[in-house]
Amino acid sequence: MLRVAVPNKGSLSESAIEILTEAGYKQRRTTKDLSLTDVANEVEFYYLRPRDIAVYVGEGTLDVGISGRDLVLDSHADADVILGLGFGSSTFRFAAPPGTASSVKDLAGKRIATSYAGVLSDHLAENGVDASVVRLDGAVESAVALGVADVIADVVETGTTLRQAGLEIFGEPILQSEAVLIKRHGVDNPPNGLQQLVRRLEGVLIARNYVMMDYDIPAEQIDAATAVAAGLESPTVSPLHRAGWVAVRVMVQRAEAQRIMDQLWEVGARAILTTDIHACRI
Ligand SMILES: Nc1ncnc2c1ncn2[C@@H]1O[C@H](COP(=O)(O)OP(=O)(O)OP(=O)(O)O)[C@@H](O)[C@H]1O
Ligand SMILES: O=P(O)(O)OC[C@H]1O[C@H](OP(=O)(O)OP(=O)(O)O)[C@H](O)[C@@H]1O
Ligand SMILES: [Mg+2]
Repeated sequence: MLRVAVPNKGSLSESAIEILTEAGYKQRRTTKDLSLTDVANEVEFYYLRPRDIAVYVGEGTLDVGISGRDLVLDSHADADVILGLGFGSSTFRFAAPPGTASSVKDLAGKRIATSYAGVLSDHLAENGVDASVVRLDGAVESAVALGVADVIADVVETGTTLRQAGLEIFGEPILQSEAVLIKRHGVDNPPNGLQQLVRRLEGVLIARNYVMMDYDIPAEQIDAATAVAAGLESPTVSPLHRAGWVAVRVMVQRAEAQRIMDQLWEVGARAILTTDIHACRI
């Protein structure tokens, strides 16, 4: 059976369970369940802290897992990213009271509080900066006001917590993160069921990010229309009863749909419809 680690709490947990459910897997009923066996799909799910998931997968105790890209890098676990999952996005950044520093180069000799000591130490080393790292478990934004650090390096999503603490972001982003599916580095023979899991998750991501677009267009305009929307592989073109016209079906990115509809209209398309994709295998 494929053994899969799923975040049990925190920012990634709910969305991870949602994407697995959408992909057709059974998930635990209560937050007290530590594991669940999906007999029909031959998969065992283990509910663990996302920070620990990289360790279990890196050591090969579990086959694959969902964690944050930042947590995987922070753990220095022997794990590779298979697939970005499009949720749990965050940026990892420096912040301090205004006027403290403007780039990583200004941090020599400073005390920097973080709960991502691995990522921070790697970044300081890459930039040749010698600073002291203060490891905290959370609520890192309070470290400056409470006097244990001069600067913080933390996850920023909306920036609300930083503003409330009177801190300002400075310097380049240290890291962009999102939830990722990971496997142990160097595993050549993927366990049974892994390819199915990946295909299903990819299918959910496509269904979430794309819509199906149908339109009618004069046949001589088809090249202009496919230049606007080329589809994932190639648009489907079918004859219409009306002479000289064709019906076209093409997948387009959801975020681009309105712009593409305007442009198709401009090149002569009519009866342009978009519909949601419920599920797919590409
Ligand atoms: N607003 C956010 N706060 C913290 N982590 C976030 C946020 N948005 C996305 N993430 C991502 O979620 C992962 C951290 O999840 P984790 O469960 O360890 O911490 P958490 O959500 O802060 O939970 P808790 O603090 O309750 O333990 C990281 O990959 C991080 O980039
Ligand atoms: O930019 P924002 O939208 O404000 O989100 C970022 C904040 O959210 C997280 O804190 P969390 O609530 O997880 O508490 P913690 O610091 O104790 O982990 C993170 O550590 C930041 O503090
Ligand atoms: Mg937190």
